[in-house]
Amino acid sequence: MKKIRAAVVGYGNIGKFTLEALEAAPDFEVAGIVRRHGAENKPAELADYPVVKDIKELKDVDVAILATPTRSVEAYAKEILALGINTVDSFDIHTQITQLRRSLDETAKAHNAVSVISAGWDPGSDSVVRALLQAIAPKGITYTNFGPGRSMGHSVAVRAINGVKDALSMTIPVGTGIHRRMVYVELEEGADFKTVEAAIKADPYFVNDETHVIQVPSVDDLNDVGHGVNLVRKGVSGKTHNQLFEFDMKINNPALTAQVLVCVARASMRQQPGCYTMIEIPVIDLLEGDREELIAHLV
Ligand SMILES: NC(=O)C1=CN([C@@H]2O[C@H](COP(=O)(O)OP(=O)(O)OC[C@H]3O[C@@H](n4cnc5c(N)ncnc54)[C@H](OP(=O)(O)O)[C@@H]3O)[C@@H](O)[C@H]2O)C=CC1
Ligand SMILES: N[C@@H](CCCC(=O)C(=O)O)C(=O)O
Repeated sequence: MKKIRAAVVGYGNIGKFTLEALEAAPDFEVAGIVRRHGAENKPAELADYPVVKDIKELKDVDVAILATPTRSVEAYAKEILALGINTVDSFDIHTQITQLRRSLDETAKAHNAVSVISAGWDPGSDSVVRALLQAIAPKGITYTNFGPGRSMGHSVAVRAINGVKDALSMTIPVGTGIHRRMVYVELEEGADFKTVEAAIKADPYFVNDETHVIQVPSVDDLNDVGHGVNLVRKGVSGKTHNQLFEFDMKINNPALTAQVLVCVARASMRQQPGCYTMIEIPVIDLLEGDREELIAHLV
């Protein structure tokens, strides 16, 4: 059976784990890696792969896995969809997902391609859990409690601020879906802490949460990419109250995000042209293997 040829776009935390997840998937082959500086300073583990600046330099790419900062996703996706190549990403600014979906839907349909957006673990696999729990208890309240753990998206947003050399944003659960942000920053020489602190607190990633910014000499000394979620829904099935559901996981954040991206890249090959979020995709399309065997085993 022909393997799905995937390119990894951006080789940071998620990009590295995406390559590993592709290497471990029996139905994929790596078409190459797209990096801003191409093959310059090529890491040893990429020796066997083409590393290029532009995806057009790669052969027969079916799907591009965007492992870039969330704020760069739309630009990369539009350019790649216009080549007729599917894209998947883990865009995680929750308030902008419907807007991104509309924008990429138009591009994807115009070029006969598929885009699956916001496909990490949250948004992503947690979104599927939330949807399922809402279906089986339509009235009620769901609380998504993260961490404690490192938010990659928040850390990326801080690293993009002028004067920040490195950053770690820890998400601390306060309860009932409320979080405190503990942000550890290592500054560039001469950077002003107060200016950086104000910029972080004003960023849409942080503006609605209690946020503390702490200057440290080395972020690397604190770094731990562990994270997790405790997702609880209490609600009503039919007319019966007090149905209580709980989904809990402790995870390596980039490894899980990468695995979700890879299974969604597989599913992208089975959709009609357009842009989708994970809750719009049949769960079986995420899985490798014979459809009837999967049904026999899982249903
Ligand atoms: N939905 C979810 O559950 C999750 C989503 N995410 C999302 O994944 C995104 C990536 O996280 P992470 O891998 O830690 O980020 P990194 O900064 O480690 O990696 C991003 C990579 O993208 C490339 N890149 C392209 N354009 C830019 C740019 N303008 N600035 C900086 N880098 C750029 C770089 O690779 P190169 O040098 O090779 O070009 C860079 O290393 C986050 O923004 C986050 O929102 C993460 C975890 C969970
Ligand atoms: N999008 C997150 C994953 C979900 C956890 C989260 O949103 C948070 O810690 O705030 C991330 O980038 O790590």
